[in-house]
Amino acid sequence: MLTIKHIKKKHKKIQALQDVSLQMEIGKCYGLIGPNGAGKSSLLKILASINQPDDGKVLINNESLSKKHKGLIGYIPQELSLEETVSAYQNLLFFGKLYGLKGKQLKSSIYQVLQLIGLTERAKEKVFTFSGGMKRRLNIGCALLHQPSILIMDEPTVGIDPQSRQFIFQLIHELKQQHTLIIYASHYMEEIEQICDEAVFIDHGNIIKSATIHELANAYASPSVFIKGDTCLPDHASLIGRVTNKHGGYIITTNHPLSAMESIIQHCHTNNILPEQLELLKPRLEDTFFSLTGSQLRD
Ligand SMILES: Nc1ncnc2c1ncn2[C@@H]1O[C@H](COP(=O)(O)OP(=O)(O)OP(=O)(O)O)[C@@H](O)[C@H]1O
Repeated sequence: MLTIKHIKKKHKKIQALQDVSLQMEIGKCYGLIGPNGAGKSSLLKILASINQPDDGKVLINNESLSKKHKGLIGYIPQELSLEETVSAYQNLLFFGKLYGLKGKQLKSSIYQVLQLIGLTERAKEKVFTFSGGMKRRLNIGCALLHQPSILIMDEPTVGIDPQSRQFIFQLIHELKQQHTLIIYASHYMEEIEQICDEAVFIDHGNIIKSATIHELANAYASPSVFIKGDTCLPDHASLIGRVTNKHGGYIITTNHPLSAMESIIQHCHTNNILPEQLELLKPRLEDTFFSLTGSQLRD
């Protein structure tokens, strides 16, 4: 169990974290989501003991976070922290030693991690020859050598190809099954929806809301109907729900999506109109954030 109690952090004049409290359980993946500058990295660096809070504390299984917990935590920073002029193997060797591994144990960890990140065949090649996705995977591998039970990932999919992204998602799935607690910062809502158990919304240095993805989407967002095509929208659409223009069509947000759909179909039947697209949209995390903050993610 990881407990964060009343953490505050100021960078020069900027209050990056106002008063953050949170509780996280082993074996779950928590999505820390918020716009640029919300305070995500500031919080993660404190959890990884890279920075110290000005106030408040972090507890691991009810004990204050200290050097003793170093071996429990793996941290993957937002920026790649690799030496590109040497091989993947040498990078892993360096990080393994930093985590206190040596001898046979170090070598066997490196081989296991190379397999896990799909880079066994490229282990001896210099990192500057790698694609962005391969570098990201290696960056992740460096934090897994000591088999941490808490893994902190700061926007690990920025600028990578779809295959590497899927690879990372699969890796997270496997780590969760091994009871690793994962804290995954992102400003991509759909990633959080796909891989996390719980979402933690952060903005202006405060946690706005934390709950399971399902709870959040259902409690704060309404389902909607998307319709695209000329004259598909009945005149009385605004009586059915809130109408907004999006993606070249209309979104009708309503608590009665099936009735809205019926009404649109009836209108199309009567007027012999075939919509280009007619779709029921489930409540999304994006809508929840909007509903809680009154704004989209600033990006
Ligand atoms: N070392 C620093 N010196 C000065 N200000 C900082 C420093 N680190 C962060 N900040 C400021 O603190 C605030 C929170 O930044 P932080 O990096 O934690 O946000 P973030 O949510 O991770 O953003 P991003 O998604 O852009 O990485 C921002 O206003 C940022 O400019």
